[in-house]
Amino acid sequence: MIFTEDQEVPAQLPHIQRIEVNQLYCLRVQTARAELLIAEQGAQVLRYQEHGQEPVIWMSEEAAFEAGNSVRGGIPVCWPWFGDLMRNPPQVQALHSGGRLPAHGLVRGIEWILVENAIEGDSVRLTLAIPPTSESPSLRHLPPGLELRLEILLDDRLHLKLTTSNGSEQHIALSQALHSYFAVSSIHNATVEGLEGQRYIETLEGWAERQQKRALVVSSETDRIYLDLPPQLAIRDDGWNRRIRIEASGSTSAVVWNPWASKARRLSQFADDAWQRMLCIETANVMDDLVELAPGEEHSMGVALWAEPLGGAA
Ligand SMILES: O=P(O)(O)OC[C@H]1O[C@@H](O)[C@H](O)[C@@H](O)[C@@H]1O
Repeated sequence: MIFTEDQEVPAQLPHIQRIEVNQLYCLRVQTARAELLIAEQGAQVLRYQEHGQEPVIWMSEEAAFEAGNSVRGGIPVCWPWFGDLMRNPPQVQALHSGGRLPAHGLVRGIEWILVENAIEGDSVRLTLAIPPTSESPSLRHLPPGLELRLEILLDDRLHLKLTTSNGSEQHIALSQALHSYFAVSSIHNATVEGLEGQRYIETLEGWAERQQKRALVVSSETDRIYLDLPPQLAIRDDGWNRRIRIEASGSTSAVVWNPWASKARRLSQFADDAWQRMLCIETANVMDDLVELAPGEEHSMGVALWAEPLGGAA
């Protein structure tokens, strides 16, 4: 059962409540361990925080929570292309002959439909899906029968699984990302582990290919696409004495982004100094890690997120 905002929620956990945050309807999940907030617009996770701990996911202090606009922070879903469509492989571009072509695809600013909610012991499962492509003005240029759903499972971790089903009659190529904004005590205290030795595309220097030598310390504007990655990445945060674990499936690429000081001033819903408190590591299917689906096929890309105190194995 989902409680509404004007109903009193029972003391017993877990429970789910549907609330309004400015212009957006959101699902607020409370378990004995954590709180999770998801906007129905974009199926965007807005908050994930264990009680008594710092948030795992960052949300902008200037977030607007407006209908039609992606919220700055949380975990926006980028689909069926990531970033600028014209920077995507030709197969991905080929699918999009008409309509608006906004950065990061078509589903961040539309209403998704809640198709499943279940409390199973201490954990909660929610599934949201995009409306049928033929019924949504923003999606009507996509092949009819193409479906997308996001399954969200909250137990002692947060698990997201983004599944594309090709119920259309044509071959599909797409790129996508779970554009996770992580909260850090200070960007100056954060190190990204797991990228060592991997190749990446440096989008800020003519999209040149480079190789990461050691663990990444972000010390200037950073906008990179890492390729051929192992499933496990982590953010080591010495200020908050924790490591955020990021475990991907169905993905071997990730985008690492921090706008730093100068670009921060040009971003919407973003305080001038907010770059110091966030770091995006976006579980992705981009560049040659794109998704190709024949009619009837489906693909899932997932990520599990959790934080651990430092001191465990790196
Ligand atoms: O402002 P948006 O559309 O949410 O995009 C934010 C950033 O998203 C990142 O994923 C991109 O790599 C950046 O280039 C981009 O600036």
